[in-house]
Amino acid sequence: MNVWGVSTKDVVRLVRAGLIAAGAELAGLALMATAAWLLLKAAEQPPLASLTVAIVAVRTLALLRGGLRYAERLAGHEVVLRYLGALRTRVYTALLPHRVSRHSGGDLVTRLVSDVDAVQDAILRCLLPAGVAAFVGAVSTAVALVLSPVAGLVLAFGLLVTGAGLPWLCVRITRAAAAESAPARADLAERSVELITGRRELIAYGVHESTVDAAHTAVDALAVRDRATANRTSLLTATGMLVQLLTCVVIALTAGVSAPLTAALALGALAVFELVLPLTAAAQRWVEVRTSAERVRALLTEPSPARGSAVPEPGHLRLEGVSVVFGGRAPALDGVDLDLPPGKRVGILGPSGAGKTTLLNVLLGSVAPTSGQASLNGRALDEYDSALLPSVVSGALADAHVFHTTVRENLLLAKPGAADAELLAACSTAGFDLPLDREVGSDGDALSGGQRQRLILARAVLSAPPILVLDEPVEGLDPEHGDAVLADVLAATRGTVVLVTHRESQVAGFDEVLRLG
Ligand SMILES: Nc1ncnc2c1ncn2[C@@H]1O[C@H](COP(=O)(O)OP(=O)(O)OP(=O)(O)O)[C@@H](O)[C@H]1O
Repeated sequence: MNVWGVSTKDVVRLVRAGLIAAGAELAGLALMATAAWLLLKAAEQPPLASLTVAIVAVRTLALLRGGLRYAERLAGHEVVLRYLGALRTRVYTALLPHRVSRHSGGDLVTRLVSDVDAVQDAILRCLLPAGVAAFVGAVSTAVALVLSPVAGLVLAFGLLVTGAGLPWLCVRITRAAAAESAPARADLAERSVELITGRRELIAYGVHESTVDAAHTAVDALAVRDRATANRTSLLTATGMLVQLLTCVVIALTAGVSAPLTAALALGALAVFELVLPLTAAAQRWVEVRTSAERVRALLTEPSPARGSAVPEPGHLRLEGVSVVFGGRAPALDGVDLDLPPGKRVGILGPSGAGKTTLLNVLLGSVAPTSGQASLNGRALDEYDSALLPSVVSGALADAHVFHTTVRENLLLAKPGAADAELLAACSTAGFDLPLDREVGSDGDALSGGQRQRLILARAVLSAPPILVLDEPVEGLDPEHGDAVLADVLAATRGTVVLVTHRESQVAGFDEVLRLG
């Protein structure tokens, strides 16, 4: 299977970009060598006619190098941006089926943005330069071997040391350093998240200063390690430059050809090294991008959970002997039966941790039973298209997301195109009285806890699904106000209702009350 989705066209485009880049570099190299030859030859004061070809070549090569460099930038970026656009879509599509269960928000962003960007670096900063350097290095060595076998051998040796030996050492050093500092980096990341998200609590309990100090210590320790690694890799870069210099000097001393040709060989060699020297830094970047590329590959090769395609219709929802076990712990739900014909109202009661929210998640199809069956109209819930299931079963859950926009936009999610009057009617039923144009902040930060809850409730009222599930929808309100809001919501609801609550009085008059725990 072609995990990376690289088409033949992509390969052709990449090779084309590589060849143009190699052409630009070879033109630069030839320019340097010809100019060096021309200068020394001119010093011998030969007839001008014997220099004409070289003079024209210098001008042509200078123009050619500029033109090809420009074309190479265009071709290289075109292939990479085109490919990355497609890759990002594939990563997004692969992430979707796992979004609820597997990855945190930060992890999703990292996979979608940074990891895919790293693949761009792998192509533009590592693979392409390495390919071009190998090609140009081979061509220049071949030319040098023809002009002076000794110079050719010296150049080949120097290029191998700089283009292969030093990058290999750099990979080893960087890998070892990354492995050594990984626990310290993870520790620092954890401390940083604690400092940001738990700042208020750390201050309240008087440990903010000490936590900041501990984070500083972790940063300092990491900085010391990073400096040590940077020193070692800088030493490799310096070694590369030394090899470059020595190669040129040895070529100049041992080439055994005329002075102008020796100058051309030595300066040409100097120019080839300019292409090969950056490979040490590219090798360092390669180590970093490999981790990201591995993550992208793991995601693309991960089998997607089976996804149903049946179209759900309103009707009879049923749980039969449903158990849910999270990661080898005690069951969150244990053999629950629940029969929900159209129009039935069921209250779910139980102490904290009894599995009430888990039960609602099973009804919504977002948690699959570990054993037993959850079915709609006789078909297992996972046979239905999960994107369509909310049109039949949805409601107000405590962890529902509130989008960083206005009240109106948040409500319109539930019923796109609804008129303001309809939105206001739903708000009034849910006891939510803020203006529709009010910005609610990131995840409802600019609302009080109770307002946030009622906005979520208003959204549920507006969507009016045939089966409405409500998870302690008025828990944050004072009991009297909460009861009144709930009574209004229930009065406005025609279909099936499943209400999770801690207050027995709220389910008085319901068709069934299920006690968990
Ligand atoms: N995603 C999850 N991963 C692991 N354990 C979970 C997960 N969701 C719930 N649990 C565990 O399952 C049990 C039931 O949780 P659930 O949220 O359903 O209880 P609850 O009755 O709704 O509690 P509360 O009234 O406090 O909201 C708890 O022990 C909880 O720790």
